[in-house]
Amino acid sequence: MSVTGAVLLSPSPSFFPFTFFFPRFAFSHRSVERLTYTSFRVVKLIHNNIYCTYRSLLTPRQASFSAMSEDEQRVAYCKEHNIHHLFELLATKVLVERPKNPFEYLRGLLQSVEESEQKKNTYDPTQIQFQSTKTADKKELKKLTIGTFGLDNAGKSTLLTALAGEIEPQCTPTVGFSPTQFQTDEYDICIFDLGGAANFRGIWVHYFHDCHGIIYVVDSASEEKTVAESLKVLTDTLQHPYVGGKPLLVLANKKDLPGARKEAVVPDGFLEQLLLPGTPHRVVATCGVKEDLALEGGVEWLLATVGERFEQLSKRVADDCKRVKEEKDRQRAERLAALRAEAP
Ligand SMILES: Nc1nc2c(ncn2[C@@H]2O[C@H](COP(=O)(O)OP(=O)(O)OP(=O)(O)O)[C@@H](O)[C@H]2O)c(=O)[nH]1
Ligand SMILES: [Mg+2]
Repeated sequence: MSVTGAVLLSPSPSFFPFTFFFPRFAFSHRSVERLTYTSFRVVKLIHNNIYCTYRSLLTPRQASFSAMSEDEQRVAYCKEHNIHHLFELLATKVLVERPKNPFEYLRGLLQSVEESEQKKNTYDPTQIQFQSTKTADKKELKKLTIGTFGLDNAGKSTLLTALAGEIEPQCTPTVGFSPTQFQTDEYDICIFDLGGAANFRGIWVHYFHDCHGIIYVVDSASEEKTVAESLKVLTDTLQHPYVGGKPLLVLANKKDLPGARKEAVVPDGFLEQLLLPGTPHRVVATCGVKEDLALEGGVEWLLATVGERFEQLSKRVADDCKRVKEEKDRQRAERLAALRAEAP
């Protein structure tokens, strides 16, 4: 049985009596309405997975179930395999951890279920080995988020693959948002890679409040008008209230190309005019298609700078996240009120 594989391939389980099996999670239409789109899709993902697990396990056991109706078979299977417990565990993990990408996170958890099953040759959903953000000595890692911004084709994704030690000169343009996660002894670091094409720049604002530090990538070998556009977008980014004052690393990329302006792509005094007094900042010339110590040095500087101010930045991130959530809740309440007012 492939639990995780089934997630993507699962047919619509519309007949599955969800509320019957999971009375504590009985979703009426009204409560589903209240769920955010994401959490609704997470619930569907778990739901589909359980459904497929049920289907794939049911087939070889058909003989012993054959005297039962289909509904009775489902109930028997779910009772025997503690499916409600699996659902509860997954849902609790998602609610407690609030992962940035719930789908990827759930796939990881479900993979753990599958591995646990392979090891013991028996399916036991109560034995999930959760991914832990603690190191071996149980020290809690501090969560730290860095946002990477810059125009399309600047080399953001290439630089991030180079940082991960896998130079990838054939990166395709990023559509929307792609997170990269890694850990040090002290930090659990998430780097957001956001698409820089004009039609994606509008989503950047939805990530600013989460960031402890900012990376901005400029193609230092591009033509004059692209550099001017990049500096204009950098100006707008730095003036956003959720960005101002946060440590900033500007990467003047593509230094390997002839005519690259390197650090000079950012004119002298340009950042100092824009940044709030005391904002830590640095401009580093980098290359994403060859090994580059300057790139590592720049990112190490940013992480160390964020690390020195971690408490203060974390408080700010937490406050800003709370503010964003309150604003979203307020807008949702307004939309619901408007819908109710329109209802006959
Ligand atoms: N010569 C050279 N090419 C680079 C360098 N970094 C990136 N590139 C190339 O630039 C192109 C765009 O790189 P990406 O990393 O996809 O750019 P991006 O900023 O992520 O673009 P979007 O995802 O569209 O925002 C690719 O063809 C890369 O191979 C570099 O340092 N030198
Ligand atoms: Mg990209």
